[in-house]
Amino acid sequence: MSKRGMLIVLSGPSGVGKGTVRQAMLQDKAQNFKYSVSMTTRQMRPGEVDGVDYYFRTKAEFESEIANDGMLEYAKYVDNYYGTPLRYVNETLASGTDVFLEIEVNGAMQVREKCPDGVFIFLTPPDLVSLRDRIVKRGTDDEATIEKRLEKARGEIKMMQNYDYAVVNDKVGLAVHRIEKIIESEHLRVPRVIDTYKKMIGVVR
Ligand SMILES: Nc1nc2c(ncn2[C@@H]2O[C@H](COP(=O)(O)OP(=O)(O)O)[C@@H](O)[C@H]2O)c(=O)[nH]1
Ligand SMILES: Nc1ncnc2c1ncn2[C@@H]1O[C@H](COP(=O)(O)OP(=O)(O)O)[C@@H](O)[C@H]1O
Repeated sequence: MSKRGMLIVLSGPSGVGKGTVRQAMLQDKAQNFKYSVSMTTRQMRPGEVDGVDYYFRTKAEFESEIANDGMLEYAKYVDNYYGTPLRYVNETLASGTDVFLEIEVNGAMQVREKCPDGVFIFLTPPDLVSLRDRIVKRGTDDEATIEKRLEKARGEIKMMQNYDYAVVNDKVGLAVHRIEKIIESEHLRVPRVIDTYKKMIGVVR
C-alpha cells in the first residue's frame, strides 16, 4: 500500500508574509506538495484568478458546501467565509502526496482536531514594528484600520502556542528554507516511516 501524504498547515497573523512565503514555496520545483486552493466569499482582487488563488463563491454556495459536509474546515474572517474543500485534500493525501494549507488560526484548530498527525507551522514576524511596516507597505488601510489589524495580530500571535513549530519570517528565503527543513524532518519521524521497516524489524502493524 502506498504511504499517505502529510498535511502541512501554515498560519500566522495578517501581514506577516504567509502569501509571500507560500508563493515562494510553490515556485521551488524541488517541493513535492500540492497547495490546496481555498474557497472564499470575499471579493476577487485585481490579478486574482478563480480556481488559482481561491474558488470565489457566493455566500449561498459556500453555505451549501458546509451543509453537504464538503469542507474540511472553515472560518469567518473579516465578514467573509474562508474554507478548505475536503475532497481535494482527501484524494491528494490518499494518493501519497503532501498537501499544504495556508489558513487562519481558527480553521487550523479545526484541522488539528480532525488530522492530529498534521504538521502545524506558525509564521511569526521578527517583531511588531516589522509587522506594522508590512501592513502599511501592503497598502490600502488607513491609520485606524492598521491599529485594528495590529490588535488582531497580537491575539493571533498568542495562538502560536497551539502549533508545533514557530518560523520567523525575517527574510522570505530563510523562512522558506526553515519550513522545508521542517517538512524534511517530519517525513523521517518514526511513526511515519515504521511501516517501511516492517520486514527488517518484524514489526506488524
Ligand atoms: N480558515 C481558513 N482560512 C483561510 C483559508 N484560506 C485563506 N485563509 C486565511 O484568510 C485570511 C484572509 O485571507 P485574504 O483575504 O486572502 O487576505 P490576506 O492574506 O490577509 O491578504 C488569511 O489569514 C488566510 O490565511 C481557508 O481555507 N480556511
Ligand atoms: N520577509 C519579509 N520581509 C519584508 N517584507 C515582507 C516579507 N515577507 C512578506 N513581506 C511583505 O509584507 C507584506 C504582507 O505580505 P503578505 O504575504 O501579503 O502577508 P499575509 O499573506 O500574511 O497577509 C507584503 O507587502 C510583502 O511583500
